[in-house]
Amino acid sequence: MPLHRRIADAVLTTDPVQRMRLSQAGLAMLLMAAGVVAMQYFVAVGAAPAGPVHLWTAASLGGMVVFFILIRSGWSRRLDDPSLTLAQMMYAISSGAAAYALVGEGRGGVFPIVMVVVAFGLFQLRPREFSAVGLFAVGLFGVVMATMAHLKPAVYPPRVELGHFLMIATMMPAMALLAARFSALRQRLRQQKHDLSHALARIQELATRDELTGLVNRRHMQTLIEQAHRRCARSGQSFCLAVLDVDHFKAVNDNHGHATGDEVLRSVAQEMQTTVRLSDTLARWGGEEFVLMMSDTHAPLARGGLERLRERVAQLCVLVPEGELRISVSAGLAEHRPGESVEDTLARADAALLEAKQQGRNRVVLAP
Ligand SMILES: Nc1nc2c(ncn2[C@@H]2O[C@H](COP(=O)(O)OP(=O)(O)OP(=O)(O)O)[C@@H](O)[C@H]2O)c(=O)[nH]1
Repeated sequence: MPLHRRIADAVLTTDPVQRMRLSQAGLAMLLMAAGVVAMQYFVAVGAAPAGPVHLWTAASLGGMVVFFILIRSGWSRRLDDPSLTLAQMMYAISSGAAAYALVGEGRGGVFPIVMVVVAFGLFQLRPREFSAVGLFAVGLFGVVMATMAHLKPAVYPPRVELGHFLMIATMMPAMALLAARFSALRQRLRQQKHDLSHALARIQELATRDELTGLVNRRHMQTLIEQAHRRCARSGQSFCLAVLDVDHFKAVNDNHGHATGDEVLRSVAQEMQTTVRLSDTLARWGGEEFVLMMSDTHAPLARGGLERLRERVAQLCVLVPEGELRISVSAGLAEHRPGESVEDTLARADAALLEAKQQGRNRVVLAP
């Protein structure tokens, strides 16, 4: 990893949310540093007193560093606003108001900086919080302007200060209006994101699940078998595939109707799903046919599991309007051979299923 990336990770962490908060605090620190440069300029040209400006510099920059540390250490996580946006804005506005009182004739430069500070809140604060910041700024600057006009009327003429105050007092509500619009936009985006992820989950569900039984569908099962095939080819582990078919299912449909047939399929699927191991995958392959993939196992063990499955289905009583219905399944099992294609393993399992049907159904036959 390049050095600058490693430094950025060390300073800003690798947690994306924390990183965003710290980047913003870093940006605020840079903005404050730009303000410090401007203040030093006014000291150099004799417009501001050196001593108080040094104090102001230490307090302003130091404050921003403290905010950065509070976020970086994770301390701010316990607060409602872990990014400390509101607190940072209030602090920066207070620092701007102090600068306004210090720089005399250069005070016009404070306004654009305050506006940038306020712009930080446009993207994060709720309208009510933003209005609070606006009110705070108008109130604080009002007090500073009135005090300076009173203390140093030659540098801060009252009529000019009144103009400045009116300017800031009209700009803040305008910014608050913008903040409300941004907030509504953010809310809409959040809702859209929520709806989209909901729709995506639903699409995922539709694409991978069988609607009737809730089992993995054929398409997704093919992908899963291919993945298992590749994994086993690498690791040398073995896996088995079984094809299961409900016996005389046509008779269920014919005697009790399609709806009962569907109910039988659902019950059989549910029973089998609760019986198979967590590491096994059961899919509805189509119609009344199911495929079971048993990973990391050999034929004798798989056969035992499959026999258990068959017995559980044979014990199942499906309630139908006419009474109780007994169901059975036949299964063909094949262990995947190294170098064999998945299709060939499935074909062998299919042939074993045919054998099970021919032998009288309700049994498991292992492919040779
Ligand atoms: N209710 C219902 N029936 C289905 C569904 N899919 C397929 N079938 C029916 O399942 C029956 C399958 O019949 P067959 O293939 O003849 O097999 P079987 O009657 O089970 O006989 P064996 O497999 O030989 O024991 C057909 O009647 C299909 O119409 C489904 O989703 N719901």
